Amino acid sequence: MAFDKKRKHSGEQPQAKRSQSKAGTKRQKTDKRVVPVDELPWQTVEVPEMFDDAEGFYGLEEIQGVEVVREGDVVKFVSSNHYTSAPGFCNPYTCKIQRKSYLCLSQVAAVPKGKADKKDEDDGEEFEGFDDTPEMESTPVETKAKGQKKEPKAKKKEVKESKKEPKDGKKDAKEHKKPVPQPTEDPELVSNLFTSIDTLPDVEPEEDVDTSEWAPLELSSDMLAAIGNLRFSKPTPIQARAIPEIIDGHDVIGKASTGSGKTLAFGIPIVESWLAKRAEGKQDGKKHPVAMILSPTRELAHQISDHLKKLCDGLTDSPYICSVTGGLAIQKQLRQLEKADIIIGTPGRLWEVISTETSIMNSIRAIDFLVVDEADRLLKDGQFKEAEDIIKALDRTRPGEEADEDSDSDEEPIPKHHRQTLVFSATFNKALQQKLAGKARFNLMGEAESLEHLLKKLNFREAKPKFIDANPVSQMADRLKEGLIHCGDLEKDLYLYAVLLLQPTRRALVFTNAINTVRRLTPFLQNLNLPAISLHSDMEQKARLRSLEKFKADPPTNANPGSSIQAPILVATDVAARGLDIPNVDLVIHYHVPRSADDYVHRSGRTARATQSGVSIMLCGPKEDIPTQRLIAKVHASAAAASGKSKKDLLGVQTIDIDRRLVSHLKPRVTLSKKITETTIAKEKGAKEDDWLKNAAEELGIELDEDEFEKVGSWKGKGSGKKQKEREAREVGKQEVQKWRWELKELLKKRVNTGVSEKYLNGVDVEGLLRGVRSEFLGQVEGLGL
Ligand SMILES: Nc1ncnc2c1ncn2[C@@H]1O[C@H](COP(=O)(O)OP(=O)(O)OP(=O)(O)O)[C@@H](O)[C@H]1O
Repeated sequence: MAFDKKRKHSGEQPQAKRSQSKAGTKRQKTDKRVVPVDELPWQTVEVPEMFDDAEGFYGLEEIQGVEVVREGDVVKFVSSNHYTSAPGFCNPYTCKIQRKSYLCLSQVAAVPKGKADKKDEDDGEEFEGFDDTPEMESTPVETKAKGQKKEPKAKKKEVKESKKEPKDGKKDAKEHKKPVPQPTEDPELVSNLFTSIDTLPDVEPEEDVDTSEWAPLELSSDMLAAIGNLRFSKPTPIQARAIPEIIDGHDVIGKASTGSGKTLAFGIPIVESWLAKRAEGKQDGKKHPVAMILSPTRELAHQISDHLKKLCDGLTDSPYICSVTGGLAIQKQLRQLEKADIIIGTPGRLWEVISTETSIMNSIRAIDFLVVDEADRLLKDGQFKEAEDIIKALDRTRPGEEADEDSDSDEEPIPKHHRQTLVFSATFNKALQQKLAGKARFNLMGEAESLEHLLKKLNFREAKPKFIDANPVSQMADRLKEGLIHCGDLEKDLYLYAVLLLQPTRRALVFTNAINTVRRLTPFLQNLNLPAISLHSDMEQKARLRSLEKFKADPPTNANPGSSIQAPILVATDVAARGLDIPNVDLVIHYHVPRSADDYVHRSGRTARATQSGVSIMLCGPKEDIPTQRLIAKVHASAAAASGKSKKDLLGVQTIDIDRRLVSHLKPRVTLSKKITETTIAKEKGAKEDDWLKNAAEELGIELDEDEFEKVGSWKGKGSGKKQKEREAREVGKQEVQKWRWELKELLKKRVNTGVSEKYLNGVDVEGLLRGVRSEFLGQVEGLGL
């Protein structure tokens, strides 16, 4: 932690002065003073574990009601002793500064403390805290330490209510809002982190949710209160079926469509079990973790952890939940593991951490639940070996333990254990499903590295785990509508743009099969005034995190006045396809047809989650036609069989008969944007290659003259056509690119004349587009809800 948490509370704040202030004489003044940093009543910001790796955000503290002024190289914190609604004056609700990020800047240009103090003296006043916010002074809001007893609910409510007190001030502040300087290391990241963190929002108390539909699950009253706190009035089908089986002590393999609440299907019984142990006093003293959850990706592990923490927010007493993924110091993770009740991690990092520490390993062996989430992906990602190592280590006989004599394995006897094993995914391969459902011989001895093999290794406690298939007919979410647009290979950009124009205020996720396509499409869309963000595995973890947070953040309502298209568009590879629960994604576009039916299911599952609806559209080029037909047949096979439809039908995927004449009106702008993007990329790439060549020549001590340089650069071979194009693009002058940019800007301002009366498309009046042109624009799109 980079900051000294001990604040120097001025010991010289005379009581008399404070009461004088409270008496009201100073309250009417609106004078501002420079205040030394350490004298401000900073509040610790609880940063969710998900941001562990956002280096530098540990120990973040914030302060409200302080204005930041920059004078030359010096940054000053100016505070008033009175909150006012005067225009331009800092108000506790309009000015919120995060100390850690702020101080990064002030480290470069800090106010010399003496100077700030001097200014205080000049004013003849001392900083007296924020006396108009009584809850901060008299009842400091305690930051909740994980795993510690929380305040009773009534008390929490009190704090919330007292926070709401200066409502009028808030309203005034809004009216006189002035831009507050945000001089942070990375303002975007900070603002996104703190606007979109998925902790429970501090909302107005709402009416209690009726949880009577959860009654058949016979959960504890504590758990029902926690569920009510999440405002989930009834269990989803997988929850309704899996929770009782798990509570009854069974091993469970659960299959349910994407976004159907699988996390809580295993999360609720785990927390319930912790509560029961706690009530029996078994979690006091030397405790063991209750559960270990294996997740295929780091983002998903953090998401599960956040999800369970949200559930536990509604409990009076909660388990210590820790996630173990890359990005944190191992020592720190070991410390967290020592006190963990629920561990969530990626197999690689988990194995790295626990295999070195015998005491932790022994403690983990006592877990009651082992969960494998997105089990099929775990295998794809090559994490099988570590997952297997973990499971073997869990099962290793400890002194005094007996091995399972009944085991029919040829390998060394598997020790008896008491833990339940829970495996969840939206997709299991068909043959395996049949076996699990008892329709084929249950002999889990498939080829190595198959899911069957993993299941065998999982060493279920029961000979036959309960297989719960909550969506045997359709793999797709109930409220998902699927569409298909046939287009030429070179028209995909055009149709992508056209479809995105239809959803200007909704979050859209565009999936591609290649990182290079993400790199090209993002600036291509940005040039067209669409707020596109990239996400792929070649990005640094921090940048990935930032992209996700940007995408999650609410679309700004007043930013970017030149464009009315504001909802973010995430352009991603399949790194974003699994498990991620991003709120309000309304549209998924498959720019490339997915490589497998499972990928299609998971990608499309980023929309229409829980109770929401959504649309998934595939852009299908001529070469992709046959694979697309196969994919659809595979995904919808069961539904087709159930409805008696032929596989030749599109089986629930609607062809969007888009009006090509209308779309062609968008061509000029799309062509310009493409030219700008490709030229820029080629130039950047060329510059990198040149640097590389020059460096290599320098290291070899060779001097390359311009001609030789050209020759090396014009190597002919495989892909030389593409190279040729790139070379041509590199030769385009700067002025030419600028001219294109200008032309595009002008085009984006103009109406796109569709030739149909007043109806038009343009980059600005999208509302007009939605009102007047939309249905005609896309042709026959009824049923997709576009
Ligand atoms: N009983 C419920 N009622 C309403 N919403 C719920 C309920 N249970 C979970 N949810 C919400 O549903 C969303 C999806 O849940 P979750 O991420 O667990 O889905 P999933 O089945 O694991 O999806 P995926 O297969 O894509 O990983 C979450 O936002 C969660 O808060």
